Amino acid sequence: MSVRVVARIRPLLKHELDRDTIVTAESPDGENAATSTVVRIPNPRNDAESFSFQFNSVYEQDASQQQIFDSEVSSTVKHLFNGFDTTIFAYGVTGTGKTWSMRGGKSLADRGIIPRMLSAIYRRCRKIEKDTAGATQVEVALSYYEIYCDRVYDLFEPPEKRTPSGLPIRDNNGKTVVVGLTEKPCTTLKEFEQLYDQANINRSTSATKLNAHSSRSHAVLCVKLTQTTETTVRISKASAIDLAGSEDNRRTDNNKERLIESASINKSLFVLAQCVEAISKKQNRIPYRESKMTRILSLGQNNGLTLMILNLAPVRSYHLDTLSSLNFANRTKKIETCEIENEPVLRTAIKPIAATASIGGANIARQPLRPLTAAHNVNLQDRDTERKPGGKPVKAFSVYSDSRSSTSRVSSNVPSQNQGIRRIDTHKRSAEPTSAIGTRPAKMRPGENTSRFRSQAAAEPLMSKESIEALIARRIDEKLAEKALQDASATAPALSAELQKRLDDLEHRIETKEEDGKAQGLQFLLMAKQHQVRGEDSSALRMYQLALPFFQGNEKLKTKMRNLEERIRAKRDIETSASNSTLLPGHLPPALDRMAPLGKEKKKKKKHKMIYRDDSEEDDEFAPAAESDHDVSYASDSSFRYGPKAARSSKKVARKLPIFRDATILPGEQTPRTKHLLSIINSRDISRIKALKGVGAKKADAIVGCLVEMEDDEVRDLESLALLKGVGGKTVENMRMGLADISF
Ligand SMILES: Nc1ncnc2c1ncn2[C@@H]1O[C@H](COP(=O)(O)OP(=O)(O)OP(=O)(O)O)[C@@H](O)[C@H]1O
Repeated sequence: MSVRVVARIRPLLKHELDRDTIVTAESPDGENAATSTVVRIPNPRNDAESFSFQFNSVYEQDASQQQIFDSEVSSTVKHLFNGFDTTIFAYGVTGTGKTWSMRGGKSLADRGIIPRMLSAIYRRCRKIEKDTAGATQVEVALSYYEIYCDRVYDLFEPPEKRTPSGLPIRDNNGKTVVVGLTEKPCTTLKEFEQLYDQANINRSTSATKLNAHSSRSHAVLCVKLTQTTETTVRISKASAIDLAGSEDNRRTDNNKERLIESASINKSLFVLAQCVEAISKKQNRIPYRESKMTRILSLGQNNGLTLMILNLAPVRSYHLDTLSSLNFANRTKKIETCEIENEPVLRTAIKPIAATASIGGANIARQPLRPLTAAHNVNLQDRDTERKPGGKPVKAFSVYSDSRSSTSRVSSNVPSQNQGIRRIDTHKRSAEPTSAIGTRPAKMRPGENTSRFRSQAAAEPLMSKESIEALIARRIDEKLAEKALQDASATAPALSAELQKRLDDLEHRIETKEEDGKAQGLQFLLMAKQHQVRGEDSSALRMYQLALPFFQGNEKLKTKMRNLEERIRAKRDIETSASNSTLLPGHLPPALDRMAPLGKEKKKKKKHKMIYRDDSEEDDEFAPAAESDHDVSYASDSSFRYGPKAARSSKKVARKLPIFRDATILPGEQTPRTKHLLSIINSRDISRIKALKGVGAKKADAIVGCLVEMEDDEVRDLESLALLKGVGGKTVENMRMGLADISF
């Protein structure tokens, strides 16, 4: 089953009442239908055209909290009680209503998904206990934490108790765990409300220009449900995640502290987008490890149901951000998850029910998002036929080290301290190589060993010294097998020894500098280098930009960025000049080409037209270009392509750089005329650019197109100006000459 994606368009806020609403909900056939499933938004370059994105549901501005809960969430509560894990996360730009959707307001009507979900859970608990006359007991336990500046803090602890470096997270037998997290049993809704309200006071929020109560962290609430009958125990878990919103810092006017938070938020969302893209492209390496949020979220998307609430602001000022979010959501909706319930485990007679209170917790084994082909409950027949001759199942891809001991994983929600509990037959993942260790016993977790030993000792008091030694030997074998598989599944591209060493050194510096503020910056540097190694220059540049605030005044970094910019620009120039030679006059510039074939269609039909996106469409074909500063869809260089593929592979033509120099001016300095010309260009004002000598409407449009693709970067000199698409040295000279009449 795929991730369910529903979009929610928030109402206009007080200060937006006079603003232009550009995001609308529609039914797929354009007619009035009970439920909308399409979001329509104009093309930012041409209002007459529009893009449409199809999701599972779309909620209009007037949708109430009750409506969202009833239609989207209440069924997941039912599934939770049937043993399915559920993950609900809110995604969107800052100020689009994520916290409103998840937490909501104080009044009954305004309560968001989380309090309503807890209310439904407690209601069902009571019903089950009543229906079974107390034979089934249901316990609820909560953990709640935030990921702030890539550090994990327990929200059930007051801020003064925090250690600056936060709680460590560890890969533990194939699962990511937050070490030292509080898990609070919580028996009533009232108790929940108190805990939740108190914890939310501990959450990091601040006023920004775009949101007076902006969440500066990702908040993860885990609700663990333990259903105990006389003979079985079943654990399932609901994760409700309020992600921090991406921010365009050109619009926030953030101060340094907010900027650093913002950089961290944007980075993690960027990594999330990369993960989603890598999954949807079935890539070998899913970069979960590049941010704590993605490491943790990967475990939240496990064996169960995943619901993404895409929050959207309806107004034009969010235009590019909204497109970016829509693109991300469009990719996310294609991700398949495993819909498998957690099996009940048998209780032995030796322990009372109360012993199950400490079962599971944050240490429940998780499995990251993956395509359906890697799911173990899908096409069971095919699975056998797909097996390799050696008996190993075919793996669609291996997940980069986060799930390093997937081989040893058994039923997902096996209690971590299963005193008195013995597992009954569980599903076995098709992705689990079974040949080496298929028959070995269930894996123990730290903390579990002793308890298991203890319970086994209690159950089998006559266990001999030999059998204990055999057990230990078997454990060692398991570990070695695990390690061997882990090594074999490493899929990172081969790097030169020297480069690898440099990356390792950087990683080491990040780990050891966790305490000082530069760790975050170093992480950006590391990611930049990793992107560069993979040839993803645009993503690398983006990471260097994020690192810059941490290394103010670092000339080496600036030079590096400049060089990279040059390289990107040169690459683009080669591509565009190659593509120019293949494009017919009248065709759209490459960026527009990429944005929507709709543009071309329209020219022929001269008719307002919608594009409906469905799963059969390729992203690259229809996705509008990513343009905003924090655009998470810069997930890979393929989404940052500057021309048709064919053109890219054509022979590279080195373009000769024109040299412009005023005789009276020192190298590096600029005349007032040059400055004036560059200021006109950088204004991106098409009418001013068109008014320059030798620049017609088409050229001006192409120039603005290039500038938009440069995001917040500017044309800094005449050489760079001459390198823009369709410009050249002669045009620059004309432009300058045209300004000669103006006295400077
Ligand atoms: N459906 C809605 N109905 C009424 N008010 C809403 C709705 N959605 C959002 N709002 C209001 O919009 C503002 C921003 O919402 P909210 O704080 O939830 O955004 P956010 O996406 O969580 O932002 P951030 O990422 O900065 O935390 C708040 O004042 C909130 O009350």
